[in-house]
Amino acid sequence: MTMNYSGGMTSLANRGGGELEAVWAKASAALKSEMSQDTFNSWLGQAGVRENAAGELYLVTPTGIARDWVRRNAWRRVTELWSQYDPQRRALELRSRAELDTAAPAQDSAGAASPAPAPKAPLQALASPAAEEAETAPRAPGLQERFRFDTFVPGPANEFAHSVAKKVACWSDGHFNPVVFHGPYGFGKTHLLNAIAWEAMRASPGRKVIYLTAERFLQSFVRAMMDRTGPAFKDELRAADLLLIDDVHFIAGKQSSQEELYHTLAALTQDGRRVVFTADRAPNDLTEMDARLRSHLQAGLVCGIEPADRTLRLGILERKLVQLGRPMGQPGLNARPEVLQFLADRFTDSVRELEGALNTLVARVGERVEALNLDEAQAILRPHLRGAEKRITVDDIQKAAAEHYGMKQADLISERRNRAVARPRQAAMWLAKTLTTRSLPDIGRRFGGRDHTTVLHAVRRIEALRQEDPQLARDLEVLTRKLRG
Ligand SMILES: Nc1ncnc2c1ncn2[C@@H]1O[C@H](COP(=O)(O)OP(=O)(O)OP(=O)(O)O)[C@@H](O)[C@H]1O
Repeated sequence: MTMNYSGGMTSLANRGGGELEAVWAKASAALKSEMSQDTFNSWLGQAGVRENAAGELYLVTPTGIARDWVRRNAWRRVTELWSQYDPQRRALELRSRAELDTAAPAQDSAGAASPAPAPKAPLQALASPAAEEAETAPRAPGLQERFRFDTFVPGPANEFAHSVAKKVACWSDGHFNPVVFHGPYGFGKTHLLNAIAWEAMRASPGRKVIYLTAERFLQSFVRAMMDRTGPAFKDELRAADLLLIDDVHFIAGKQSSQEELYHTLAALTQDGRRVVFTADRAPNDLTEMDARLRSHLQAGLVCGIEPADRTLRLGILERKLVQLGRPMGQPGLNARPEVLQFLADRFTDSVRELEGALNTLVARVGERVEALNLDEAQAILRPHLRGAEKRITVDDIQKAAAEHYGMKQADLISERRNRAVARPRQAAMWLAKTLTTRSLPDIGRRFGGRDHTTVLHAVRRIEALRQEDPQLARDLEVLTRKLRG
């Protein structure tokens, strides 16, 4: 099994990578058969084994939360299986990806040094100073300092786009031209485009990189027409070795700007120069866009970015905590797992919103975010949660419990009686009784047609257990808060 969350992991030398993969494939096949497939996928599905330059082996999880879960619930079995299948019986340690990145920030997967230092060469945006003057410019116009590859967290939702972006950034040959990244708002398109620009300038300071938003393109184009500096505008753009245009959908329907962009694109691609766009939809769906321009976009390499899944949202939060810690002189901040899980479950509409929630907590309490409990975090974020109060249904409860316990909703309703399923089912019944106004028979019906006495037994059992089992009490608390919002 390969590691999905590859960014930064390649900082470790991969000697004997195929052999390690084969051993891990055997161990993980055994693990998968011993736990439910969903549980495996939730916590170990994106883990991989890596070896560092000193020959030490690590099982690497995409997030610290996954690492903690594996340590608590599966580590002993993982190491048993590892030594059973590894002919050399080497020791295996457990790390999260962020831990390893902090320990060994050496090379990124494109083989370039990381993190990229501030580029010496300028980003030549429109109306920027001449190259020689801009050489000394401290910041590249239009680019955001923090949007780099080392701050971008890859995951299944964006890994194709991420790997294409890295290839474009290192000027590697053989790629489609143009490249179009598309996806819903707030899931990293601008971040990737900025990261390409920073890395491309670092890798090849002599080449000309132009980054601009479609809005800026439009404004500059209109101004150039009014000032009669149209030819200079065209020349400037057509001198780019790499042209990056963000939010190209913005110029759909703006006839003369589209035409200009079409001619620029045609001129650059004919000449073998690179062009990269982002859009909020796939080129096919940019129906208001000029047909010629649209067909040029469709002919390129079209990479979709999907909304981040829960594991990726957790990974982004952990990475963001590291970033937020730096100005405070800390190698990284931490937060309690239940707080991070709450954020990841509650702020799902965009990564921008998720980051905003974490920023709010850190802005309010600074380093004390590490000690913040769920109650306090929710109190701080209450204004952001307002309006989200909703009626809780048994279906909501089943879905949340299934996700929390790493199983399918169907398992909760099924006939299966083994404890791994029975306890979460009882917890879900307790939540249904506590958080809804449904009667016991009604709840029983929604849990696969069970009798009301079964529900009553479950409610009493959970009520008793939560007094003596702190893990169960925490699970119920997390689920209740998540469902209540
Ligand atoms: N995979 C990721 N890793 C780290 N940060 C991310 C990731 N995805 C999104 N973000 C962060 O989320 C925020 C929003 O991302 P970005 O601005 O790139 O979104 P976008 O898709 O361009 O949205 P829009 O269409 O509104 O321009 C940024 O702060 C960005 O750093």
